[in-house]
Amino acid sequence: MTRVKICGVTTREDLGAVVEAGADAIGVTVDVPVETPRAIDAERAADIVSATPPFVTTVLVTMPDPPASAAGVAERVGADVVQLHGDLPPEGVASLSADLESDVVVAVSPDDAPRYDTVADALLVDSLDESGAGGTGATHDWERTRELVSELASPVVLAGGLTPENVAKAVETVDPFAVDVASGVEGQPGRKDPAALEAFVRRAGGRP
Ligand SMILES: O=C(O)c1ccccc1NCC(=O)[C@H](O)[C@H](O)COP(=O)(O)O
Repeated sequence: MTRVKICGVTTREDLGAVVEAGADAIGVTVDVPVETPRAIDAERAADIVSATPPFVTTVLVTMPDPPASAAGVAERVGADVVQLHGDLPPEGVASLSADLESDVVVAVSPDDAPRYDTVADALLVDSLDESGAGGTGATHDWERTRELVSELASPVVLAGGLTPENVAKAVETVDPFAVDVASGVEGQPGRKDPAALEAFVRRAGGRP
């Protein structure tokens, strides 16, 4: 069964819709040096994390600069998992991973994924921009990501341009450990659409 993470939750109301839809994990985006409607401050993120019910995993999505600042943000937000974006080299991710108490997911492009295998607890293979940020709404070559799933030891999370319309095909093609979506389930920038959430989770699980 492919797990589902819904990223970029900005309000408690959207958290409720995400949980109601049956997602396995929620992401809150804090301390990212890019323009995005999904960025919130650490206090709001901590409030959303604390309101998340048991058995739903919470993920802090961040681009720490300097890298050592990740520990402070992680402590303030209190999420179960830290998802790192940016231009950290593999050894930098490994070092942060050792320092952080939570599990670590690192966001990588398909081309970079092999260099990052096993330096973190999972790889999020995404269509990143030039700064390493996600939320681009762009898909990439799923056949290539399918090869990565077969070749790499790390669990692979598929992200980038997923929507309720394409997620079933994406899961069938890639067979990832999990799928992740941000912009593809929004009704307006930074706000989730309950019907899109429900359809995304259902179709990611192979139901029509
Ligand atoms: O969502 C953002 O705007 C964002 C900005 C900076 C760093 C990471 C960001 N999102 C991380 C995610 O995990 C997204 O869900 C992932 O990149 C997929 O986004 P999308 O293509 O919009 O589904």
